[in-house]
Order: sequence, then C-alpha cells, then structure tokens
Amino acid sequence: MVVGVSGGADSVALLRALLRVGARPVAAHLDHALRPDSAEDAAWVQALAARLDVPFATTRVDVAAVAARRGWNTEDAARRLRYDFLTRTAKAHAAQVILTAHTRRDQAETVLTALLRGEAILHGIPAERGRVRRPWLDLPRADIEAFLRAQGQDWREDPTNDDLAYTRAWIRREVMPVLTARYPAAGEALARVARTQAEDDAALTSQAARLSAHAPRRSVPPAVLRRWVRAELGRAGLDFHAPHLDALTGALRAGETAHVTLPGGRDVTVTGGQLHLTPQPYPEPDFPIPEGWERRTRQDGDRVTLPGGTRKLSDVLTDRHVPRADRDRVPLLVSDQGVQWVGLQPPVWATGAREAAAQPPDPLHAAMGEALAQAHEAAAAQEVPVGAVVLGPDGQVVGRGRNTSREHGDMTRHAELAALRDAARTLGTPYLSGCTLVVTLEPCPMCLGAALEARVGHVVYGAANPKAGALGGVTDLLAAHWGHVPTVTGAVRGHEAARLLKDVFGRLREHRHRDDR
Ligand SMILES: Nc1ncnc2c1ncn2[C@@H]1O[C@H](COP(=O)(O)OP(=O)(O)OP(=O)(O)O)[C@@H](O)[C@H]1O
Repeated sequence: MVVGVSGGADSVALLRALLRVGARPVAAHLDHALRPDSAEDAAWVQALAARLDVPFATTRVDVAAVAARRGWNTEDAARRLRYDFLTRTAKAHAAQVILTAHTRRDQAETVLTALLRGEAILHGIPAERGRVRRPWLDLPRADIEAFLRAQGQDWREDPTNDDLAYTRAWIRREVMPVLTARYPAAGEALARVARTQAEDDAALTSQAARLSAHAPRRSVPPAVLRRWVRAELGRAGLDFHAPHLDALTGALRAGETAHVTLPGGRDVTVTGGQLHLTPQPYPEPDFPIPEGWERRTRQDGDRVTLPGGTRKLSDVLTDRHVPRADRDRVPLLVSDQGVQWVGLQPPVWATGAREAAAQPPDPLHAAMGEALAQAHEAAAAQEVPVGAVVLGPDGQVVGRGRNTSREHGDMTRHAELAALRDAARTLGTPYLSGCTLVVTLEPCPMCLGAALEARVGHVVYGAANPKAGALGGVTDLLAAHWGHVPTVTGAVRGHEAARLLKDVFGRLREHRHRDDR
C-alpha cells in the first residue's frame, strides 16, 4: 500500500499506526511548491520515513502554475495533482491500495462547504474511490493527537491552515468553533450527514445506471436524473459545478431546450429530453443524388410532403428536436417539388423520394404501414384502433394482430398478444428471439411482458401512450433487471398512429353526446 503523508498529525499518525499493525507501506509526499519553504516538509517526511525504515517517494509540482494554465482554483489543482502523483506512485510500487488520513474533522468541513455552495449532491469525502481508501473518516482529531503524544512523535503544522483566504482554513478557524460552542457534537453530526447522504447517493446512482436509453427523462425523479446527468458528464470527462447539474436536469425534466457552457468552455445542449455532449452530427446523403435535386441548407418557406400532407420544414425540425442553433447545419436535398430528404438521424424522406433516388424502402416504415392497416381494421370494427405485426429474423411479416377486446368482451385481447401468438404459430416456436414486434401504440405492461417472455429482440412503436405505456409512458418496465432486454425504437410514424386514435376517440365522443341528447 501507498500512504499519502503530508507531515501533518493525521497522516503521520496513520503511517505509524500502519507500522504498529505490521503493514509495510510506502510513504509518498507531494511538494506542491505553494510556499517558499515547502521543500522543508518534504525533507521532514523523508527523514521520518528513513527513521521508520519505510520506502519513500516524492516529487515537486508547481501547483500554482498548473492551476493558472488550466483555469482551476488552487485547492482543486492541488488535490488533482496529489491524486495523480499518489496513483503513479502506487503503480510504480505495484500497490493495490492508496491510503489517506482524512478524519472526521475533514469530513465535517467538507460537508459544511458543500452545503454553503449549494451542492445538489451531498456525499462528503468518500471512504473508497478507485484504489483510494480513507479508513479514518469517523475518527476525532483528539484521538490522533493523543496517539502521537503517547509515542513521542511530533508533526508539522501547515501554515496555510491558518491562512483565512482558504475556505477550509476559514471554516476550521472561524466557523467550526462558533458552531461547536452551541452544538458540541457538530463535527460528529456533519460526518453522520455525509455517511447517510453517501448511502442515499449510492442507491440513487444505481437507479440512474438502470435508466434505459429510451426512457423519457420527464418521468424520472429529479434525484435520479441528476445522478444520471452526473454520470454522463463524468463518462465524457467533463468538469461541472452544482448549477450546471441543476440547469441540465431541470431542462431534461421540463422537456425544454437549454445550452450550458461548462468549465473549460465545453458546450452541452439539452433538447427534446436528450442530453447532447458533442455537436450533433448531421448525415450527408450516402447515395447518388438524383438529377434536378440540389444539396443546400434551409431557406424560408421550405416545405416537405409527408404521408399526412405537406408540412413546413421548420415544424419537422421542431418535431425532431433539432436545436435552433443547429438548423442551418442540417443538409437538405431539394427539388422543384420541395424538400426531398432531410439529413437527420434517421433521415426524413418526402413521399416518393426514396423511389426517385432508387433507395430501398425503410423496413420499419413499411412494417408500421402493415401495423397501421391492422389498426384501421380495428377501427372499422369499432375497436380501439391498435394494430401490430411481428417481423421474423429475415424481416418478413410472420404475425399480425389487432385489438379485439370489444368483440370478445375480454380486455386482454390486445393487438400485440394476437400478433405474438400468430408469429409463434407461423415459426413453430414460442421463442421469438431475433424477431421484431411492431405496434402502432406504445405497449402496455401486459403486452411488453409478453414480448419479454417471448424474447422478442426489438420492439418498435408508433404513438406514445401516456395513459398505459410501459416504455416510459406511465412506467419503464425495462428499468428492472431482466435477463433479456430488447432494443426499442419509438415514434415510427407516430403522428399517423396518434391521429388514428384521436379520430376514433373523437367519433366515439360525438356518438356519446348524440346518445345523451
Ligand atoms: N503533500 C501531500 N503529499 C501526500 N499526501 C498528502 C499531502 N497532503 C495531504 N495528503 C494526504 O491527504 C490527506 C488529507 O489531506 P489534508 O490536506 O486534509 O491533510 P493535512 O491537513 O495537510 O495533513 P494531515 O491530514 O496529514 O494532518 C492527508 O491526511 C494525507 O494522507
């Protein structure tokens, strides 16, 4: 193991305590070069290590210069460079563990500072992170001094601990004495807060890790969403503070667009319930451009003809959540009939444009067409208009179904169950792995459960179902630990499916009004 020894009472005590129990630590000291006499601390720790017959590692880093270059504050830079050094030392000595001597006092000061800064996530100093272990987080300072005195061991006092310009010194010298005069156990209480908050944070972080990619962020509790954003930013190696986390989480929940500039100048965008850490790539056409089509970006009055009629391009871009700032970057192919192709992920094709460009039909678009045909049949039979098909592993339709609940007087007669049964009959097996379930409305828990039982590989739906959807509508069934999790694609021809439902329910309401009169 490597132990970080500053020369202060805590880490000197930890080094001696380790030797008492027969451990064989390497003592490591980083000279931060923040004081003219900092080399004296390094020499003092080196002499101590020699006296105790402990291997010693040290290096000198100009922390102030690094902080100025990188735009970090000095305390932050010192911490980062110290852990870099301790990690390098551990690697050099093949040590599995790095120990530091943070105590209850450090923990209390950290929690108080985080509270004053309004940190959204309050967990204090973690007892364990990576290979770092902090065994003394709940040890009172008085015990440490008593232990050192009993051994006749002295220690160095760091004069920056008296420099009230540093927040930590100010908290220690000016704030904690006032608090403990009234609340003698304030330090212990703050350390307890850190411990329980760390437990809460661990639970919420593991919930956040289970959020599936398709889940609408609006329905996620803010405490979980905040941890999810933190993990995403952390994975991308981005620095951030509490207000950034709040702004991004708030925009995700409200379904609003927000642009946030993080420390280091990196821009992050939230739009349409998605977090974009990198500039959105807008695809260029990857097929020969037909004659008479021109590649350009948008102009006023651009329109595109889609199955539901012609629409303003700006409305299509809004529906697809393209941030305003990006709209001039989206590549278009335009003919004298209007916009034919919009370079989004996946691209938007105008009606007839695929054929004109000799491109194969979109298989999911075509399959949803079959499911919509089933939904229309249900509507004609005065059923709730939902239809479904199952595609076999080769992409061919192997099962079809529509809602027949009214006909059978049975609320389990949903389209998906009918299509899954039909597919099992066609393929001669109840296991539909490699198959795709395509349904016009986001499935309910019963139908998604059936798809999971059948091991369907891909679930595709049209309209969202805020009343009963199990893919984020009212609940996200896939957030639980299932042995098998299908991929999910939503909003395929969603407008058509939603319009059909709206029309049918509108007609039903009209009938009811008429009957009432
Ligand atoms: N210059 C350093 N080199 C190596 N490790 C250090 C150094 N400074 C601090 N550490 C490690 O980080 C822990 C916490 O740092 P902190 O700044 O709170 O300590 P300190 O008050 O300067 O000294 P101590 O904790 O030893 O009394 C220390 O207990 C020690 O294990």
